[in-house]
Amino acid sequence: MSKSSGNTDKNVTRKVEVAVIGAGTAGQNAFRQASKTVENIVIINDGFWSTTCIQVGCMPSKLLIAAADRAHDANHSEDFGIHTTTQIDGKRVMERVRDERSHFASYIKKQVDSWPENKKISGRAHINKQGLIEVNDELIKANKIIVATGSSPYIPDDWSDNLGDTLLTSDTVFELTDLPKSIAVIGAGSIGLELAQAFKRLGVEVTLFNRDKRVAGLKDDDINNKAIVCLNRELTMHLGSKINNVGTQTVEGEDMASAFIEYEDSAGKMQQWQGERVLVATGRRNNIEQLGIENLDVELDDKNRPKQLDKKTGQIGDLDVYIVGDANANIPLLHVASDEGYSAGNKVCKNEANAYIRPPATPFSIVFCSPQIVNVGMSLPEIQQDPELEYVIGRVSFDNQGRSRIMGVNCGLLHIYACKKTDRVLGASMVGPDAEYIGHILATAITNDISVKGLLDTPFYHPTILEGLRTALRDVQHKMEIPYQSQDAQEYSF
Ligand SMILES: Cc1cc2nc3c(=O)[nH]c(=O)nc-3n(C[C@H](O)[C@H](O)[C@H](O)COP(=O)(O)OP(=O)(O)OC[C@H]3O[C@@H](n4cnc5c(N)ncnc54)[C@H](O)[C@@H]3O)c2cc1C
Ligand SMILES: NC(=O)c1ccc[n+]([C@@H]2O[C@H](COP(=O)([O-])OP(=O)(O)OC[C@H]3O[C@@H](n4cnc5c(N)ncnc54)[C@H](O)[C@@H]3O)[C@@H](O)[C@H]2O)c1
Repeated sequence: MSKSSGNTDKNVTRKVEVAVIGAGTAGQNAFRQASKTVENIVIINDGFWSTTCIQVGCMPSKLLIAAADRAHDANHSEDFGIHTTTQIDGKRVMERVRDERSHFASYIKKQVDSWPENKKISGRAHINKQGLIEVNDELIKANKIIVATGSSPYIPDDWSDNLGDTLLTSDTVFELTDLPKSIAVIGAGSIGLELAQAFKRLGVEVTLFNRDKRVAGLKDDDINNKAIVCLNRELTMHLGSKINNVGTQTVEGEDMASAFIEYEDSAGKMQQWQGERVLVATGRRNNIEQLGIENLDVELDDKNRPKQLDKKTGQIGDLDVYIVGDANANIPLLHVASDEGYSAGNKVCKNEANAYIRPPATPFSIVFCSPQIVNVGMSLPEIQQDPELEYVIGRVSFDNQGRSRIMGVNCGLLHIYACKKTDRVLGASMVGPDAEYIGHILATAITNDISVKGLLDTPFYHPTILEGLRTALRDVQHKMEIPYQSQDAQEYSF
């Protein structure tokens, strides 16, 4: 895939069938699959030969949450008649995060080490005007290019300079050697919510800011409002606030400058926050801007998303260019990066006709705060925009649900959107306990076209939190045009 003339070819240091740029989850998967049949292949990576997921993403964040949940359980057992005194060793908390991260990274290292040295290049790739890949002293001509360059934290203008060493992002927060005394978290998306709550549970003074009155980008107002109620029990949140200025100031007697945030609260009143650290979690941007992708005739929209992306294979139009994982800014989640890398790797295989191309996954996301927040399938606004889709909303509250109450985790709400006529689940949104499992069941139902009846014919063990799912499904079938069961949606089964 190059536009090079015979002239520039003279400087080419390698000619390859396939070049993979970026060795995160998507790139490694693509390389592994393509290598099954393509001998002349190279993978180029800038930075650590691990993955964002392991180094600064899914795994360290869940490790921090795991410690936080232990602390929370210990600190909230009085109701059960258990009295404890907890002492949180911040240094050990952060040490375990990094120790376990190294453990996960060692698997990847073993695999990457097994790849031939001449197929791996460490360095930052750039695609030049001739469509050739420049990296270190190499100029590579590739017939097919898989771009898997991932994404990076977005930091609003001037904030880096103004906040200096007090600024943290998900790229740096897991390097802390101890817990801070206080932290402001800006952004109530997945990263902000997960980390704000984890730090709070670990005894850090946490204040969470978000510019709109939404958490986790929830699109169903009732679920959003419920999530705010549940999260507010623990977290100080300034939703709908506008940050006007951030900076640092020296405090007498303190070694490190403290950070400040000047903001307008949701009532329009000017306020100031002051504390040790600011974690900026205001979204991520795909690493595509500096790559020179336009030199491969790839067109990007105003948000740097490739215009002609085939979501099934990552291919761009009919070019021999594939953009997979976070790099295409389609669905920046781990399982999607993994699937897209796998599909692109298969597509560029010589025996591509026989290659298995995975279908795009049913939309599905989980935020691992407590209670968890889950979205599956179509969102409510998407359904409402389609007049053909006659829908009902099956509902269950977890505030009084049997097992949830037993466990003391009874805050939550599930909405299931289902088609009145086809008896199929279209989507769901939930905040509540065990949402990760309920989400998986609903994703399975949508992916495999299982009817609401089919779901209700499945046994639900008693007493489980999953019985809440059955209550919502019964509510769905009760509201549909084709009810087939007589059980009352609100029936108590104990
Ligand atoms: C804090 C956090 C928590 C998360 N939690 C979850 C979760 O719980 N569940 C979930 O599903 N997802 C989660 N995610 C998202 C998930 O981590 C990403 O979607 C996934 O890791 C993206 O993989 P990738 O292969 O596209 O990119 P990456 O793994 O980032 O790989 C991209 C690679 O390309 C390299 N690169 C970039 N530019 C160039 C260049 N020009 N030349 C050469 N190499 C280059 C980069 O250095 C990097 O090594 C989380 C993310 C974060 C930040
Ligand atoms: N559990 C998971 O699956 C998981 C966990 C973490 C991250 N991720 C992935 O990482 C991606 C990025 O996460 P994220 O939380 O950084 O981004 P996000 O886009 O999900 O959330 C960013 C939040 O910051 C707010 N914001 C933006 N600018 C602001 C400003 N100037 N002032 C105040 N608020 C502002 C936005 O309103 C939004 O609520 C996610 O989209 C997700 O794909 C997934």
